[in-house]
Amino acid sequence: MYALEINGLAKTFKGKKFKSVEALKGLHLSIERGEVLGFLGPNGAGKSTTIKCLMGLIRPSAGSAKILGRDTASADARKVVGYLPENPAFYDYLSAEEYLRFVGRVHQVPAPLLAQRVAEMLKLLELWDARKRLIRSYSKGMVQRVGLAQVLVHDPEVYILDEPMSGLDPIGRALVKDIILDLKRRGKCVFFSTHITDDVEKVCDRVAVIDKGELLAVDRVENILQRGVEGYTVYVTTPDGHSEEVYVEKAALQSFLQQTVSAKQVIEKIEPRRKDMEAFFLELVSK
Ligand SMILES: Nc1ncnc2c1ncn2[C@@H]1O[C@H](COP(=O)(O)OP(=O)(O)OP(=O)(O)O)[C@@H](O)[C@H]1O
Repeated sequence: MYALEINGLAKTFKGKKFKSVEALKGLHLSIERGEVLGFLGPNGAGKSTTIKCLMGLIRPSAGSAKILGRDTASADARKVVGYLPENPAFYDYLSAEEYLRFVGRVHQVPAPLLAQRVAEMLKLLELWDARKRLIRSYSKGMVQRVGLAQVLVHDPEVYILDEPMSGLDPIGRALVKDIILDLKRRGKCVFFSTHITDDVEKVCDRVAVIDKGELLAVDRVENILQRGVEGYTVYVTTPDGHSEEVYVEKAALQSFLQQTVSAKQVIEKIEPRRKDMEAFFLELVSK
């Protein structure tokens, strides 16, 4: 059984005044437990629409999806998911501590465990000092951190996160990356949308690229990066002690290394030069 399974998901927004928008055109995608999948796409690609369908917030025009074998149209599926919306808005007149307790109770976390989990999450997301303040007094980044804390507090199996790094400073972004990697180590499934290729490169096992409601590619991140290798920078030291840096085309590496060894040069380091995830993404989307 897959952690998350999407079968032919389609969504057309029907407008009266405006033209209909075919936001999703039949998506198929499966994700395993212990896997982190980055859902990468430009603005308006259909990322949030997919996520809203998965969370039962909007009804797909066709197709279906399952979370741990439970149909996403049923409330059952939502019990096993932690969901972070794109622009989270919480009860302004609750404090972060009260709100996390509320979320835990909704998910029927037993009281002693809940008190412990709430404290852990407040500390993890650096909200401990502000825990008694009303959420309405929080900055944008703090609200995003509350969003992440409420995703984690009931320790679900599957995580659906709509742009989890959005609105966070570099320290916050690094923290979110660590949290996602920790979830993966604990065998959880994480599906997160983003338009930032670096986030995908750093934490994802696989990436699914979406544009105009269609999946353009689904592949392992390491495969994409490996395929993108165009050549190598080789750092050598010559017999008279000079350091040199030479760019070598991919196909010429073998013979270059043989020549270097026979010239009694020392190879200090070999670094691949590759097209990164951003180049891959831009190439796909501009097609
Ligand atoms: N309620 C709606 N009514 C009509 N069109 C909609 C509605 N919601 C989304 N759309 C359209 O569906 C398409 C996909 O939108 P969606 O919000 O899923 O994109 P996204 O990939 O999440 O973009 P972003 O990165 O900008 O958040 C867009 O063309 C958008 O205008």
